[in-house]
Amino acid sequence: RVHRFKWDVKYEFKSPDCYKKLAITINGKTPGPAILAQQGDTVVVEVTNNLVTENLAVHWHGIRQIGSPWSDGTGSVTQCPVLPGDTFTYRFVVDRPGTYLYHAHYGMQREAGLYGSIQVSLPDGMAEPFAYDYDKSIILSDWYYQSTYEQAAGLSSNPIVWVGEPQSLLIQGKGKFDCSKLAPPSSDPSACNATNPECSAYVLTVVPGKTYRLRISSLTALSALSFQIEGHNMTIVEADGHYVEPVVVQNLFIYSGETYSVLIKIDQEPSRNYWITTNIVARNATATTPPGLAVLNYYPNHPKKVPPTDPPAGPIWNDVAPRLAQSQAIKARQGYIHTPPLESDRVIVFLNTQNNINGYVRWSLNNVSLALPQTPYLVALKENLHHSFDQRPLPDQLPDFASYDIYRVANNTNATSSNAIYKLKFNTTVDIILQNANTMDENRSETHPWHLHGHDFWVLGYGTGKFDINNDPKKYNLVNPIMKNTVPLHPYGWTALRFIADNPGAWLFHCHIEAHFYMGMGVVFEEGVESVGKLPSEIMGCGETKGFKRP
Ligand SMILES: O=C1O[C@H]([C@@H](O)CO)C(O)=C1O
Repeated sequence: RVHRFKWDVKYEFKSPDCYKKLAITINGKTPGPAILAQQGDTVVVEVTNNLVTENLAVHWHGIRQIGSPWSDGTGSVTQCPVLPGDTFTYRFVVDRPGTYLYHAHYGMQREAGLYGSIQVSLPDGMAEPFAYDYDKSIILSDWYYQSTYEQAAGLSSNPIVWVGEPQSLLIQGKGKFDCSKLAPPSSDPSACNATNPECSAYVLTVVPGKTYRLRISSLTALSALSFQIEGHNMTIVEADGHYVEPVVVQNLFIYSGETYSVLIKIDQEPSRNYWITTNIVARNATATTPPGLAVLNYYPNHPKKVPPTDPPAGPIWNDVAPRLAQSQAIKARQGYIHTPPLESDRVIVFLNTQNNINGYVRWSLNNVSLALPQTPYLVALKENLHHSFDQRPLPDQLPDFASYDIYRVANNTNATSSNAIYKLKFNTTVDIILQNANTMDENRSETHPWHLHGHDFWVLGYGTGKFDINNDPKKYNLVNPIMKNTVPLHPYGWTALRFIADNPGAWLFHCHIEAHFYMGMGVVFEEGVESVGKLPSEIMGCGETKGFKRP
């Protein structure tokens, strides 16, 4: 089956948290329309860029794009951006059931509101390994009042103007800013209006006695979140499109780019409603960003009936232990385990550091900060445009990794910006060790959600402190590791991944924090590009590919 969509993407004034601001909408909405399909279906999305003064690219997050690497929608990597007024057609197969996402992938556009969910159901006659009565999808995000332009200009200024914590948290596109906190005078009463129905809380109406599958995903620009439903435990059953051994939690920790399915039983006192809350963890936003609130409405109570209790407070922001414990607790589900290869062909240890490069704050991997080129890598590689990016190989490990002190303020004076890439031998098994470190501030190490395009990886382990190349691999879980496309790197910790380089194309691997990727926190992998089919001319037209585009 083929699902066809026509999307009109433009800027509109929206008030998702009562404050009026320009947002990027799809057919008038943010979040955009959910894509519902069945395993094996083809999705065709004709995207028209009506942003007028801004380029665009749309990424299908978690979809591997096997045989269609040019449809990955990553600006500078798999395509030239779609120009204002142009229409670009994405066409791809959703080859696995589960919960996925889509979002803008050009500059920092995602945080302006261009995002939505992709739900892929099983083929007819096949059943999930768990039972539920209803299926609902909730996307969490954070929301800033500054435009992406102001933020981008601040990040690339010297001295840096950091984006700071978001003004609001949104649950399925809805939040509530306290308009009285706005600096007076506001001459326009519509600038922030608490009674605007656009910012009435998201309500999830549920029927007592039933079981719900909630597909919870996060597309925050910055924030790591904890998500909770007052009085209800959540049983995690799916993560990034893979079934997991059920894990019961009260707080679901979720990082930008991750998707989870949780089951909840509607088994509490039925005469009232309950709070759904989300709050920031891993960064101190207690003074700046109020928790996001939504309502679990027990039918037939009125959806506007306010829960009689205070919203449950989330866990404290700076306690890493429960977050690490939850990461470690999630394992592949019995009966659905894809066993990883027991050995790898190549090990790349990525030291994550914040650096000062020529006076600018940047993020680097092994002292290299990614500077995106004009010409998309996929085209450059396939068409042998050798001058469009630095052809020198990048290091699999820093020479001084063994002696590097991850607890000291980073002082990597030899860090540079580069557009060089990692070339992987086709069909080989690659291990990636993400190693966290101190930032340029004393006693500070941040949480980074790492997302890989074009593949799922096995998560072989998480640890605290410095990765021990000789001993830590002996503790890898090679029995039932979960497969994911996005994984957290915890403060002062390491995360070990394994994947098979079996998808011909050019694939981005990056921190899913908008500002951090903008500041260079990513790498590009190439594998088997010679076996990619003829590239569509629609992805060309920029940089050195100008002559390749035929009308
Ligand atoms: O990349 C970042 O920069 C700031 C700060 O370290 C410098 O202002 C911050 O909190 C980040 O996550």
